[in-house]
Amino acid sequence: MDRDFALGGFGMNLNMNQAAAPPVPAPQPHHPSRASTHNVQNLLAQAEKNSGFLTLQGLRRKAEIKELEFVEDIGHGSCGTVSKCSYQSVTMAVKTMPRTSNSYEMSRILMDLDVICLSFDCPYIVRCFGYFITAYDVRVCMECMATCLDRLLIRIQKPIPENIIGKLSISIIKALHYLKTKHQIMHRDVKPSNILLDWSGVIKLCDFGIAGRLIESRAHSKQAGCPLYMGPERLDPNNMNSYDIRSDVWSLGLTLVELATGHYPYAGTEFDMMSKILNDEPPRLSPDHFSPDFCDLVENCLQRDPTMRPNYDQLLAHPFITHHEQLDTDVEEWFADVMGDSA
Ligand SMILES: Nc1ncnc2c1ncn2[C@@H]1O[C@H](COP(=O)(O)OP(=O)(O)OP(=O)(O)O)[C@@H](O)[C@H]1O
Repeated sequence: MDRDFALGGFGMNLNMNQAAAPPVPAPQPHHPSRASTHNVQNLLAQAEKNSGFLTLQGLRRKAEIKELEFVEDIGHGSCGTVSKCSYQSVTMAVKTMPRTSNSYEMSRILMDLDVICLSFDCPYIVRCFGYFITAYDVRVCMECMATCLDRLLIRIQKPIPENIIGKLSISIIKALHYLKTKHQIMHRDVKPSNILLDWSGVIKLCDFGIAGRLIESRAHSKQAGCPLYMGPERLDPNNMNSYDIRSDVWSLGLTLVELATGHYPYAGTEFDMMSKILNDEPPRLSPDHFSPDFCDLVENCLQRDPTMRPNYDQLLAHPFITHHEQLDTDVEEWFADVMGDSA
């Protein structure tokens, strides 16, 4: 399977005095599987140059894996496991992904690493301290967040209030806008488990394994991701066209409905749910329970026709977003309360 790497991020956050990485060459037409293997080898070699360095409080230092002290497991994803570790009294979330001879799997690992390194200057994307590449695995050392939103929903067993979703939407839209405008990347896997929250109420986007490079603002390769959050245009087997960031806007809309109601909006088997995304009217928020601006934002994001969905500039100018930007909502206090209540 082909990958459309953005590239150039490995190590950028590790030495901010370094000159910017050279411009990324446009991908050449090629046989996908052979070219991917070749690409992956090159990328790995490039990434290995910055392996074994951690940047903490602005200081880049050589580090050894054995200095990472395991604290506890955080969770597992399709690419690896995340655990809480301590390095010289700094707590980190370390994502360990086994190296594999499968070039698609390996490209996911490298893409995740690349995007997180590239995005060191975005406050809405989880920060990377550095990484280790060994003969067996790749370990990415990230700031340790408190939880992701799907776990939070499970834990608190109730919807997230609209004023908290207002703040959360601002962060996620800004993260996606940053990726698009600064790096010409779309995320392609926006969903509650990829949105993280820390104890001070800061909200960040993570998990860039299937992110895609945009060529003339469009993504061309078909990539795996969570189908339940994909827009109808990405699920339609008859649609051979490329797609753009408006597919992520659909995923954002579906995510907001889930957070606001406390449950994923479609029911049935995975096949049933995908059929409903393709054929049914998209979900809406009830005006009896939510503000007109919030209902309108969700309705705009969940348009079947991608060209009818707003882009990020339009979303950032939407009254729901501008209103919540002005509010002084204390996400930290809300989070402490709900975590205390559900303990
Ligand atoms: N920096 C972090 N701080 C705290 N928890 C994290 C961090 N990064 C990931 N996690 C958590 O670790 C778990 C595994 O994350 P990972 O990104 O590997 O997989 P996922 O997103 O759950 O699944 P998939 O990769 O299949 O989409 C998730 O619960 C996620 O919220």
